[in-house]
Amino acid sequence: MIYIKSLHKYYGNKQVLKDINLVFNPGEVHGVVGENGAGKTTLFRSISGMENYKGTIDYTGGNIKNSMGFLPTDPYFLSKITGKEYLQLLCNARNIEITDFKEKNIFDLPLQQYAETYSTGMKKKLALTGILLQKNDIFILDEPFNGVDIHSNTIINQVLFKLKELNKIVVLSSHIFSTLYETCDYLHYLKNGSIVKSADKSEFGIIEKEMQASGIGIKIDKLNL
Ligand SMILES: Nc1ncnc2c1ncn2[C@@H]1O[C@H](COP(=O)(O)OP(=O)(O)OP(=O)(O)O)[C@@H](O)[C@H]1O
Repeated sequence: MIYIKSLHKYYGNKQVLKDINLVFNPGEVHGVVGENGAGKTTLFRSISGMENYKGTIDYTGGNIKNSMGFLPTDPYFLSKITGKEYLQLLCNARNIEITDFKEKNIFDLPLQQYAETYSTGMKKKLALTGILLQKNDIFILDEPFNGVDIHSNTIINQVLFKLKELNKIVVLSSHIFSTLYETCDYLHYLKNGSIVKSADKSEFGIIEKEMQASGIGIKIDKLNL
């Protein structure tokens, strides 16, 4: 279980996260939604231990870093490292032995190719494969569907269902509401750094309407098209 209590995050004088309180249980898939700049990535980086913050993030399963797989929006790879070497590196970090990477290559990636030469979607799929092979208990996925082709989107959906079945904690962000409806048990609407609404599946429509009602029509009118 992950407990986030009174989480505040500042970049200089600018407050980016304001009094975030959330609980993530095993077997739950949580979606975090919000406009660009709402603070989703900052929240994920804070949970992943990549940012300092005020407040507490507790994990009942021990050191959170040893159980977590974090998928960044734009995964970065060292130069001159092949896809296979990258996966090997991640497995080594968790003492996981894999003899045949071909059968683990669910996205059919060119594993002998340098990872830095992969396309955006391929990079995302490689990074996701890596954290899956690590057998983590927690998956923090920043826009896992973004930039990924339709077939792979379907695979990711199936992976998420499997992770839920395996009692993992999954937290993800997406701007595509239809995928969130399908995969998430709970949604949290982050607006200007605050959670303004948390909902279970029965109330996802309310969050979608609230987001749509955030004045976009008025802004477009101001363009005088
Ligand atoms: N390293 C940084 N230094 C200063 N400000 C930052 C830094 N990283 C993020 N911010 C600011 O924090 C706010 C939240 O950014 P964040 O990337 O968390 O938003 P987001 O919800 O993930 O957006 P998006 O949907 O575009 O990915 C933004 O105003 C952003 O400019």
